[in-house]
Amino acid sequence: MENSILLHSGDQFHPKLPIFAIRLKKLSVANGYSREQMWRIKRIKATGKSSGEGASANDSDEALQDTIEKSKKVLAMQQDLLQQIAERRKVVSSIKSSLADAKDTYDDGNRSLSNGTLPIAAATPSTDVQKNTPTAITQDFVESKREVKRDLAQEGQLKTGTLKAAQSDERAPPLSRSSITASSQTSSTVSSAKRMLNVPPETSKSSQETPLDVNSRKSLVDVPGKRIQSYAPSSLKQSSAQSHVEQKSENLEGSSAKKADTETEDPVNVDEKPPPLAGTNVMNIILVAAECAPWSKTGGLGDVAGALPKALARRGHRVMVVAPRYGNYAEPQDSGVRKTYRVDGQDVEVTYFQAFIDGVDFVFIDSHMFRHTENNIYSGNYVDILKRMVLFCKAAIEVPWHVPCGGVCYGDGNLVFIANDWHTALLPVYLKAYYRDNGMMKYTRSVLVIHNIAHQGRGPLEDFSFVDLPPHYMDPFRLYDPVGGEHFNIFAAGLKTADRVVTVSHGYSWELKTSEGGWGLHEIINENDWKIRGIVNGIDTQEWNPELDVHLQSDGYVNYSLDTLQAGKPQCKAALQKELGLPVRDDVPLIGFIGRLDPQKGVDLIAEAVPWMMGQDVQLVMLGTGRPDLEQMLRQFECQHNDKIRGWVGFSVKTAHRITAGADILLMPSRFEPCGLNQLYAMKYGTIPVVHAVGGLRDTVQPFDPFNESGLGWTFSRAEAGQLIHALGNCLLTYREYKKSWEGIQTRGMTQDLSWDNAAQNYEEVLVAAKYQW
Ligand SMILES: Nc1ncnc2c1ncn2[C@@H]1O[C@H](COP(=O)(O)OP(=O)(O)O[C@H]2O[C@H](CO)[C@@H](O)[C@H](O)[C@H]2O)[C@@H](O)[C@H]1O
Repeated sequence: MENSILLHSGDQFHPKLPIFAIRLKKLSVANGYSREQMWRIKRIKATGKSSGEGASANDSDEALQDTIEKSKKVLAMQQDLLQQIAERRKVVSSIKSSLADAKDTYDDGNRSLSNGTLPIAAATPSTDVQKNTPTAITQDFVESKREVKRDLAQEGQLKTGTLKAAQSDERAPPLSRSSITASSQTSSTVSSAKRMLNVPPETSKSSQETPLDVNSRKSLVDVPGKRIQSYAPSSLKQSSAQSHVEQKSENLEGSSAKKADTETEDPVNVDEKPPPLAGTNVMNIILVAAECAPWSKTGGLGDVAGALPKALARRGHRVMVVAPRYGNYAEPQDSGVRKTYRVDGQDVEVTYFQAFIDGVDFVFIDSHMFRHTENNIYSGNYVDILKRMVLFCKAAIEVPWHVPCGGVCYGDGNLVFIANDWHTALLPVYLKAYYRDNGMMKYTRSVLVIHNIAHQGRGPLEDFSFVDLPPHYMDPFRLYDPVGGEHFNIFAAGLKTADRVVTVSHGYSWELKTSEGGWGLHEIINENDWKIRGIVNGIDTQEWNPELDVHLQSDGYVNYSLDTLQAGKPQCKAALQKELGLPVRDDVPLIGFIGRLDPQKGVDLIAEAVPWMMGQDVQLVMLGTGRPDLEQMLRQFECQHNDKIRGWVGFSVKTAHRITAGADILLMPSRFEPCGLNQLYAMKYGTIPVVHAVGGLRDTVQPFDPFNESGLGWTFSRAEAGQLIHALGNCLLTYREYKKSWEGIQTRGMTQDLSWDNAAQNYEEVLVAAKYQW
């Protein structure tokens, strides 16, 4: 009794008993007893009495019995848990060794994965198993799949002899463009992999599927639903399973748990790679865009679609890009999968081509509707483009079901689509109307990115018939504005329906809410403000890097870095002057412009400033395509000022790179600019931007401050020729008179981290927010 009072007074231990108390605590934790239970046991053992005042000997026996029973149960639970851990480790080992076998099989030239090398149980762990699977094991499984995918790709690369260095780690720097290869999968591989994964058999080529035919689709979906859970469980489940295990593990702290750990230690885990940067946020991500560089590009959208996914993959996500196949691209191979979708009352067949490059699955949708439009991917009128995009969005949304990448379909669990601009704004609507409204793709989310709100997919209300949706879906498309009156608007519907919306800079996300910047959609933007976020684009630092630039390796151009800037850049400038037929002079400032010839880009402001410029000792080169009158204007400038101006009408990636390297100054007087990539490229090449401080230009070009020697270029606040002239005048003065300041601006620009890695992290936050949104 005395001991009891001394020791147990609301955790106030007697000062003489701390060691005993600590030992008691350790023992209790190790055995899964509460400290109080332990104390009771010890005391009963010592005194033969229970602590309950006035309790009988029988009571104490019962209490002891009770406690012993409980402890037995706890021990049994521990055993059970240890058993489970051991079994799951075995499963993981067996998956890994099976995958290694599978790889060997491939290396031997036998392309079949269906010979039982990958146990079905391992490839498709049941939902029950999954429920209790610790995250690490699930993670292992995902990693294993990645390894297979990588192996397949590498194998393809080795076979085609184009692999320069095996990509041993997905988080390693991406391979150079020259290492682009296809993941070659024969249709037999595809079908065997599907069998392996319980993927429903291909519907026959003649089968006609329309996404509206929900009943017929249902049977198809039920199976993928299970399959999805098998290899990409929703992380909600994952986290609850995780916490369940963690809770149990707490009881295992101490020696027994440690023993269990060593007993069940799996040798394959010893040299495990560090976890992905994305950690537990790892997701399946499918970016869907109407263009994707380097295969198709008319502007910045193509650049983003080609680069952002690689950065997301570097963070550990499984990432796919889906784009139309406008031409016969070299790398992607026919996956053998064929589907039919209904467009404007016609059944249109699509085929899926794929390649695995720099850690990303690229899937190209082939159809007669896209073919041979390579040179003008937005050819035809708005209805023609709309029909193509209806087909594209319908087909893209089912890619995760039908197209095995590296032998394994993505499935629709833990999946987020990233749609881009109006062309793919139908995707969030289809995801909801065809699937989620019907209980399918429950864990799939969509994020819509606004690259340019000025293009919206507007038409008369009757155009609703083209998008093939139930009548009650008319409302999200209906928009009234003073310019268009009541009309059909695809971007409007996408913005309302997407789970989250991203735009490409903070400045632009603010401008979109104004009547000037929202182009009629500002009210919708304001209403959906809670789900909109501005994320500044990054740049592809492999593609746009003066040290690596493949377009600077001939014709007198040279690669250069910050260290070799003072020699390399003048050499590129001389090469550019020579190539353009301009006087080769180092002392004359060479001003560049690259962009779509569109009122957006402020070409008219340059035109107004040309007479002033021609009074200066400068050279001007403008590269662009677009509105015919603006193209004509460029030609005219060149004719009028042949010794100083070159107007290059056309789309030439090589010339864009060379101008970026050879010019001293880049003009971007855009009237609005959601982000702008050329100013970012320019800064990376030591070329100083002079920009209208709007949207992303304001976010990325801090004005030069001569007093503090800070800043990255020159800005002007209103889109007026006078302001452009003023800013350009100061820039020229610094170029001529203040070389040190000029070099300082160049250095600051070149040493910025403009990579996609920061942006990818921000995108990840948006994707996670979408994932947990119901
Ligand atoms: N004639 C030509 N020849 C060769 N290359 C040419 C070219 N004309 C343009 N380009 C290239 O196309 C890209 C243009 O990208 P921008 O971001 O500057 O503009 P764009 O308005 O198309 O993109 C929209 O989407 C992007 C991406 O989000 C936003 O940055 C931007 O603000 C928004 O308007 C650059 O890579 C540029 O070099």
